[in-house]
Amino acid sequence: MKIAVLAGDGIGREIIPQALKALRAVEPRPGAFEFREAPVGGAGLDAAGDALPPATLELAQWADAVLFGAVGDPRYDSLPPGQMPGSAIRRLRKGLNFYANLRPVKLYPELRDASTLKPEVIDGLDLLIVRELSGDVYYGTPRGPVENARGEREVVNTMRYSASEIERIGHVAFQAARGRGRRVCSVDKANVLEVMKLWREVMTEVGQQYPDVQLTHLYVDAAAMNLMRDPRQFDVIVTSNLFGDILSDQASMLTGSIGLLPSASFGQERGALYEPIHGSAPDIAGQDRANPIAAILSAAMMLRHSFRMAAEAERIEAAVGRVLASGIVTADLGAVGGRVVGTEAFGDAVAAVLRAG
Ligand SMILES: NC(=O)c1ccc[n+]([C@@H]2O[C@H](COP(=O)([O-])OP(=O)(O)OC[C@H]3O[C@@H](n4cnc5c(N)ncnc54)[C@H](O)[C@@H]3O)[C@@H](O)[C@H]2O)c1
Ligand SMILES: CC(C)[C@H](C(=O)O)[C@@H](O)C(=O)O
Ligand SMILES: [Mg+2]
Repeated sequence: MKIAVLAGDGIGREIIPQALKALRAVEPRPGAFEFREAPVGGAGLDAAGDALPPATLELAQWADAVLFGAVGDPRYDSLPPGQMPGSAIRRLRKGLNFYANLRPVKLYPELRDASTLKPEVIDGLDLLIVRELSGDVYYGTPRGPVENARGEREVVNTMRYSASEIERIGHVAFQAARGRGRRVCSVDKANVLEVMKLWREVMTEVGQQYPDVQLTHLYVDAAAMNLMRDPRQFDVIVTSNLFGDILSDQASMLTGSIGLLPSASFGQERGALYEPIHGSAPDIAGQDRANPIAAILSAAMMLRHSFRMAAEAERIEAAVGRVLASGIVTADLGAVGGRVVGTEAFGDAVAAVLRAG
């Protein structure tokens, strides 16, 4: 099982070692996991003058699965977006042809008091955001500065989707719904944007191929409101690249912290990428304060989806719950009370539960 480990920048370098500890604790036999590391993001710029050095992309292509931390480094904030550390993840997803991103939003019962919502509206929360990952304003052309008749600065980005791009992410969502609650809510902005009108049309067509799955539609503004009002109405949310980015950060707070949500990205070809939804958190980087749960759960998703190790994945997910149940939390979850520990200590606690059986 070949695993490319791209820890990246900031807290990426603190949380990924905790995920590796959990993986080593469930490794079926020594050497079953072959980990290889490479720099990415600001670390890539430092090492090779490129946020995504060619050797890092090659390593990711070699691997069966990529475990990714986070990229983003304030030292490089003055670079154009296409060269910033954060560009690495955009280029990596494209380089690997990954168009689907699953972001499960599940509440650990132990964290019901950490949610921004009242326990009675979030108990049992379990939804899945299926985010399209290869289109939209992230990649649409034309992009960049354009002529302006008055000599002002003017810049464009292009929201762009083809029917086939919408169709394939639609199938991912409907198939995922079949393994869950058989409900898909497609989130768009079809009342304003032509691209999103196409999105709704194609989702409706795909939905007709899944008569056993209920399809509803919401505009993104109303979806954001409903996530705050009554999140348990959702089973699978399928949405575009930009809306999925925003809604998933918002949804993370329903579970208590952005430090909790993992994700899996894949396409039609082999390989997959697993990463927390959060970034490099420069405000807390290097302080042993980051929550490693999103990274640890991303490793669990990797075992389940890339290596058919569902039992081990469940063990990791349960071990996180056991540690939380014992009253150990990281600083971002301090609202639930309990003993606040650092990133390392939390990772050690999860590994200890796993090794104990
Ligand atoms: N996939 C990625 O690599 C990724 C994702 C998002 C942002 N970024 C990049 O990260 C940098 C910082 O961006 P940002 O501040 O907008 O978003 P961020 O997700 O890094 O941080 C937002 C807030 O959440 C907190 N936070 C994030 N993860 C946490 C964790 N595991 N535990 C505890 N607290 C956590 C941070 O301290 C911060 O206050 C930027 O360069 C951005 O481009 C990268
Ligand atoms: C860093 C950035 C490019 C990335 C995105 O917008 O996709 C991040 O916010 C995410 O959610 O994975
Ligand atoms: Mg994001």
